[in-house]
Amino acid sequence: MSDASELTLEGEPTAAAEIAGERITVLRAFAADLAERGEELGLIGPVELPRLWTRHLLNSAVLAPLIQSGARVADIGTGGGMPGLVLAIVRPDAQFLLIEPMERRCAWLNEQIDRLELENVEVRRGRAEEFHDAFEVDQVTARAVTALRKLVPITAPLLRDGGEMLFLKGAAIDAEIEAAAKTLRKYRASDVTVEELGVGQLAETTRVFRAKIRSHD
Ligand SMILES: C[S@@+](CC[C@H](N)C(=O)[O-])C[C@H]1O[C@@H](n2cnc3c(N)ncnc32)[C@H](O)[C@@H]1O
Repeated sequence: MSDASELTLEGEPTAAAEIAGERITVLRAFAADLAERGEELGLIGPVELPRLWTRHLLNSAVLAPLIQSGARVADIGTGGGMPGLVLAIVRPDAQFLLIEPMERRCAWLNEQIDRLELENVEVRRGRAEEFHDAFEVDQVTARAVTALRKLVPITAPLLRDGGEMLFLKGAAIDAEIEAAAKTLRKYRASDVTVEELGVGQLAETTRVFRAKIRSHD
């Protein structure tokens, strides 16, 4: 077993500046604090430092081109900041709501928002289900929260009619879609696609599940 104290932070991949553009300095400031305090605060696992950029920061940032300009976006279960806080950093032209039930994670997110002087993002403490009547956002994002079959019912009611789901998913996404077929029909999902992001940019590409929710009445 490796000694986590010996693990060093992954060097910044060259694609980072390409993906984050002029926001790279803010993303670097977030990366530095997450690397320094993330494990102690229980935000990242003890072996994540050597892949912090690839597996976490850039894995989130590659979603940025799919965020509509001026959109109101809710990120569910933001945890240490992925993908919602990273997206708020690289897309200052959209408005983000980070919905997270754990108090300590919300405190961390609020601290980063103040420290990085982000004006386009707010944290709401609670489970997504608690906000079903509170918002009608244009897009909803999530990573590593729950299986699609459960994620659709907790996020669809946060979307406006015609709003879009963007979920970062692993290699088993096709099986997840199959298991969620009935649920996707119930919530009248349309334009369902899976796209591979980061091709030609990242050593590890990632998959995004995309769907529009025509009506959730
Ligand atoms: C495995 S962590 C993933 C954190 C982050 N999205 C990431 O990819 O690093 C799952 C997060 O989802 C949150 N969560 C679980 N159920 C939720 C719900 N119903 N609504 C909102 N957040 C939820 C947990 O508190 C936790 O922070």
